[in-house]
Amino acid sequence: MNKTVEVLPDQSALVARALELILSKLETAIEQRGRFTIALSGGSTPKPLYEAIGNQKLPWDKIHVFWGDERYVPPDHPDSNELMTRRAWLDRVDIPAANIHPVPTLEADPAQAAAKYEQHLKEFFNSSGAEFPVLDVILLGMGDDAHTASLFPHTEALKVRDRLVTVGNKNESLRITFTYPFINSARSVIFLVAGVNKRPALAQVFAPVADDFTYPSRLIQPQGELCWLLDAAAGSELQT
Ligand SMILES: O=C(O)[C@H](O)[C@@H](O)[C@H](O)[C@H](O)COP(=O)(O)O
Repeated sequence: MNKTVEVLPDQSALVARALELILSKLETAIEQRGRFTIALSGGSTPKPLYEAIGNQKLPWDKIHVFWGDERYVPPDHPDSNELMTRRAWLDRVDIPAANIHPVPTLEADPAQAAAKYEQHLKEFFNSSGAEFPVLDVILLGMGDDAHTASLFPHTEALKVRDRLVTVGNKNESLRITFTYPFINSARSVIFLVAGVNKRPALAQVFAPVADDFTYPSRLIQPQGELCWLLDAAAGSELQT
């Protein structure tokens, strides 16, 4: 694993750096493999990044967008990560509809939805065996409880290691989430973390010893690149 930590002066610098990093990986992926695959996170931090990506002139037909987690609500629900992303970015560019791979959230049973998304990922990446598909970039946020994607502290989702996608839960609200081993199969994982409220969780995630199930972002140890992008409010005093 190649781990880097960058502390940027403020949120706009954080977004600019994240954009630069993603565009560089996009260019390399398209040069080397003819396409770029990215899984997005929800929450508030990445929204200005999605707006910035939507302002770019890119080969949209070569770009495929997935979500690393989703709230288990209809795609027109105000809490939907897909809705936030479409409004901030996808509805503003001519990306083919077939290149947008939303999490199914209208199944009666969330476990069926997780299995359906997993099957879609396997078919898209043409991976049937034990090997996990490899996305070019998985973008993650981190909650102030050190959760990431929808892998919340002390939940069953943290124990799932043999699947790509599972059901997560934040208290009673159900989620669909990539599992941490699937996240760890990505070529690059980029964390975007901003705000002073994230400091205590970051200190635990970066501590030499702490409980992974209490601080789930510690489980993200990809074989490829791990890039932590922090604003100064979150990361200026972090011992890395
Ligand atoms: O669906 C979600 O909410 C996200 O995927 C979640 O993991 C988010 O990244 C963190 O909660 C940080 O959220 P903020 O960026 O709003 O702090």
